[in-house]
Amino acid sequence: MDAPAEPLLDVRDLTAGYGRKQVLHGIDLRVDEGEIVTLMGHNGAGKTTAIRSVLGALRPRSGTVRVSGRDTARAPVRRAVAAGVAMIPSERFVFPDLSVHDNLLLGAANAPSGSDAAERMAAVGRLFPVLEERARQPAGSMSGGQQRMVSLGMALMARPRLLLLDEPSLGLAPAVVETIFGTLRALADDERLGILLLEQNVKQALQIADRAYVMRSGRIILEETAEQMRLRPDFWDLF
Ligand SMILES: Nc1ncnc2c1ncn2[C@@H]1O[C@H](COP(=O)(O)OP(=O)(O)OP(=O)(O)O)[C@@H](O)[C@H]1O
Repeated sequence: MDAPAEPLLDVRDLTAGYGRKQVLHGIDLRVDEGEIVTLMGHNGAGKTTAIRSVLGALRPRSGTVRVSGRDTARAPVRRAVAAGVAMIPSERFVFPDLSVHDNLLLGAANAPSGSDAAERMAAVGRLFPVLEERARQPAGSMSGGQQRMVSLGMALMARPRLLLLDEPSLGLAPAVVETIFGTLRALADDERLGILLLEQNVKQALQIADRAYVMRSGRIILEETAEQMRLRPDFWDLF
């Protein structure tokens, strides 16, 4: 029998905090290639702290974080980037005075050597045609939803293998959220991208996710398939 494939992201017994405050009390989570996993929980549960630790932006106190087998939590952030991790923060993040095209090119700066920026740009244009149509426009003149597409496009220019997304739907109209979430599902299916999705909009997150974790007070209190979680009669009591 073949050995089971190594998870793309493998977090074990992770504890982390700030100063004397301990936030994560030993969490385990996993994301496989081609999988969308949503990490849910009330405000302050520790979701953002968990993804900071994955990136190497916050040193854990104990436990391990591996991306394709490589320890990223106790290494400079460039180790996570080299392992194919891209993070998209919840705030809109674009260079407003630069054109959409130039924003995307800056995203390519983290691409593995040998990857072709023009080919990647064309792929991002196929995912979000509006970015191609408005390539020469300053990114700051786009709508909030379009700017979120630019941020996502910048991350995709680096050819990531694991995408960490903090609240991608925040402040966006439902139709835009649908477009972005549909694109995420397609990226997972077609490019085998692994996605860890932090999202307050739990209903929508569970529509596209394969699996879900619920966090409470720095602990994972439940792990299920997204479908099992959607069908739970006590779903809203979890939060
Ligand atoms: N830089 C920091 N210094 C001190 N405490 C922090 C810091 N960042 C977060 N915390 C605290 O850690 C706890 C977990 O915060 P975290 O941002 O990880 O939660 P979250 O689940 O992502 O919530 P939200 O959805 O509100 O972002 C909170 O009590 C928060 O006040």
